[in-house]
Amino acid sequence: MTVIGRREGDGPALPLGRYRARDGSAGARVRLDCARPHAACVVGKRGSGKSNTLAVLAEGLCGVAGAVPVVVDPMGAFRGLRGAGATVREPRVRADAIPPAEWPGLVGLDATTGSGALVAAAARATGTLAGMCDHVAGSDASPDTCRVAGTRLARAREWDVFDPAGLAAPTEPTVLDLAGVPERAANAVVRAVAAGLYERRVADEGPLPWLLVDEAHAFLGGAARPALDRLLTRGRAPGVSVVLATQRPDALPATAVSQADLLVAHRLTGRADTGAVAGARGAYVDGPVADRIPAGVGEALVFDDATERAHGVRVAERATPHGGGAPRLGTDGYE
Ligand SMILES: Nc1ncnc2c1ncn2[C@@H]1O[C@H](COP(=O)(O)OP(=O)(O)OP(=O)(O)O)[C@@H](O)[C@H]1O
Repeated sequence: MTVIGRREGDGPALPLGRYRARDGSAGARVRLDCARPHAACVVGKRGSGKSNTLAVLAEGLCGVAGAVPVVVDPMGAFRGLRGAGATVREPRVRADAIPPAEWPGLVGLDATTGSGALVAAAARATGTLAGMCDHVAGSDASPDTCRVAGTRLARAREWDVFDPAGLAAPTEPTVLDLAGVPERAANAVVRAVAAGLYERRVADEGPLPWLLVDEAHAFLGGAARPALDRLLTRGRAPGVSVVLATQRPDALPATAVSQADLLVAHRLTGRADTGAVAGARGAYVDGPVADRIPAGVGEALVFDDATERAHGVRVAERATPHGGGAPRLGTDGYE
């Protein structure tokens, strides 16, 4: 059986689907290596099957000893993973998981303004959001500066994602249910969890995590970005895998595409999109990449840097129910 993502050796592998011949017929079963850490990007148009692909990987990982899937679920589409043994959580994280210098940006303030500087100072002074609010209230800055900073922090409290006893690095299969959570707040959660997973593995503790991020574009432009970048560039050495799924390949930083060792391309819109995403990996196929990406829902061309090959695959249908229908990330009240 083909195992994508490794050149040789054995060890655990995740069921992915079946080979898809050029004429569209289904062939042998295909699995994806999970014996080593990977960084993967999953791209494709809306409705092309990206979430299903993430769910299939997460389901497989739920059954692998020593591996732990952590799914970032902005739309409530992965709640069904309960059926595979995952815990679905409305996540809370510690306020001090966000570096003080990033607090102004997180609450929509420019760090160079008085109110932005006050928010950063509050974060430096204390590790909790309640403490930050107190710090601002007791500050001798101008009333206007205190009012703006205080209002922003009060809104951040309404997000209800900060808690001194918050989650840092799940050690069991977990779905982070962020449906309806404001995008800035969801970024804070992803930032904290991505950093927590990395730091725990750097300390050589805990199982090997796979952070699976749906709608990744929402996190690549926000506070989660530095932590995701670190996982992409340095996560594999300590054993952290990351999978980013997005319908906006243009939102993927160049590092994401170049650092990934696996690229799963579902149906894309334009030839430009397709060529840009594949980049140098275009050499893995004969002829134009655009002609090789299958058009059917759930079908994909999987580029594997380990073998420098691309595989046409029909991804299996997820076994757990799709838990969608929930709202997308909410608004944060700042815009
Ligand atoms: N491999 C597959 N086999 C069978 N059905 C699939 C497969 N992949 C996706 N589907 C079905 O197609 C629909 C869209 O799939 P999915 O939600 O995974 O797409 P998506 O690319 O994540 O969409 P969006 O960009 O809106 O998040 C769903 O109803 C799903 O069940």
